[in-house]
Amino acid sequence: MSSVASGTPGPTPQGAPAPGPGAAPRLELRGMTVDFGATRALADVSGSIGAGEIVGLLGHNGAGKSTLFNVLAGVVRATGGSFLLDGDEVPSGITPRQVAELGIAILHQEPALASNLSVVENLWLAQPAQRGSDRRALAERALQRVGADLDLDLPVASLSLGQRQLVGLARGLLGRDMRILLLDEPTAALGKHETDALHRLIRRFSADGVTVIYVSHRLPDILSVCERIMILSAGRLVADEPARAFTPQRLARTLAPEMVAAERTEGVAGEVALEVEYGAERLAFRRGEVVGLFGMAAGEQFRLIERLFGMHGRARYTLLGSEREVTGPLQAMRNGVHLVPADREREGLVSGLSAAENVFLPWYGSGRRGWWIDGRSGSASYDTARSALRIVGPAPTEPIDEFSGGNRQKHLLARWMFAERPEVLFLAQPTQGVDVGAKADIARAVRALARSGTAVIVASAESDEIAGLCDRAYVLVGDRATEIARTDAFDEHLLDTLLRLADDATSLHTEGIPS
Ligand SMILES: Nc1ncnc2c1ncn2[C@@H]1O[C@H](COP(=O)(O)OP(=O)(O)OP(=O)(O)O)[C@@H](O)[C@H]1O
Repeated sequence: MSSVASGTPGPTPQGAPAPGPGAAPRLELRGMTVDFGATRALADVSGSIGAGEIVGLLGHNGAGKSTLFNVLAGVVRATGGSFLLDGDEVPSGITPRQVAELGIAILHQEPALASNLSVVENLWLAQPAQRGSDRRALAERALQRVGADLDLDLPVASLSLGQRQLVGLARGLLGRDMRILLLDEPTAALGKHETDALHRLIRRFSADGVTVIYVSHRLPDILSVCERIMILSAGRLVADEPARAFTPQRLARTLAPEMVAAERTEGVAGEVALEVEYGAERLAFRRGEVVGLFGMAAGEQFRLIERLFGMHGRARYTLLGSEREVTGPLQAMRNGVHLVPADREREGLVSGLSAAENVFLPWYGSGRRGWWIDGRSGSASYDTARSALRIVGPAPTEPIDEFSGGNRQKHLLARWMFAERPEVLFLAQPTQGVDVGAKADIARAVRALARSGTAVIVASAESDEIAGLCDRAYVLVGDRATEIARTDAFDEHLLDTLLRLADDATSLHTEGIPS
């Protein structure tokens, strides 16, 4: 078997050639095994994927999906086994740059771009030097292939997340053939429009012969574009079936068989914990309730909770009957108001510190708890949080980096839910980017916290997330808020109201503008 590390395929921007009859699979995994110390992250995974196939790769948090991507991307070296690309074995010490030259591209949720540099500068960042005119022409061609009509000289900081992802993708296409595209939760922070555009692009790549492996916890996304589904569980490949064999329900059950739909006990609303003016409305949140704030992607609901947490200067509200003015997050925390941000990978977790330290970090200097926090009481609350959220992974004293993505996210929830019991807890998209089992774990923990007397407020742009967690909701568009009660058609009712309010807002803005 020949090695392909030195034999980089020639640049053919039209995509990989169609395989001939009897051709080797595009990707073949042979007994792939990865150990991190005592943790076996991948256990003897074998399988093959053809050119142009779109495969959904699913599994619980910690199942091994990122580890598999990291091996294919040259970031992690397998402990055992190997993989072959179009029949050629890829040497185990291959570097990320060599992997890119072989035509394996990876798209992360937030591509690593230099935001102060232009589109073209980012495309050529860390690539071998080329003459000026070629660089622009190749950059333009790569952007065309991903359907991004962008000015090459725009600073990347001015682009939307969807556009930044396309730049990240185009970078993998500069003058070379893409053979495999790995998608790592690409739509977790995208709106519907950008998600649909990305899915169209994936189908086009597939028609050109590019093999796509798609990791997402959004099961409807997976079922709408993938032809085949592979499921990892505790590092083993446990299912490999055509996507048409699954309905969303069957897929959810296969992924988390132990999970009966998270039982959503009714909240028992107590005294009003928080009252706030919103436009002409007064929104009230009671102890024991879980209330949704629903709106557009990156909409008002997120700005409102950030404002109330003191992140945008002064904010006023009534907390447990008394008027308060907060000027910053530390003061909000002292009042017992906590916030879990949506971007849990980037905001707040400190690489290199232990899992337990990450949970207690903001409390060290808060004045509510002091230096003694990591003594006996600290570890007791860590244990409570770990079991309430069903966190799995290494010991609490190990670095947070050694936990899987979903279990890292749970640590950030633990910080704001359990290190101190909040009076008011704001959660931004708390179940985004975690698997169905973890969604149920989070829902259970949120309900338990509400039962203990906290007013929980969930801001989201996903109606099913609100419907899965909340007792009632407010739909926010512009400065208008409409309250929606929980009914059997809660989910649809939320969406209909959002569309109606958004339509009203658009017609208000366009009134008087000549067509
Ligand atoms: N650098 C590391 N050091 C030690 N253990 C690790 C490391 N990276 C991952 N692991 C462990 O390997 C296992 C698989 O993790 P991996 O990140 O591949 O899961 P995943 O399926 O991508 O999960 P998620 O959906 O939560 O991102 C987990 O038990 C995790 O704790």
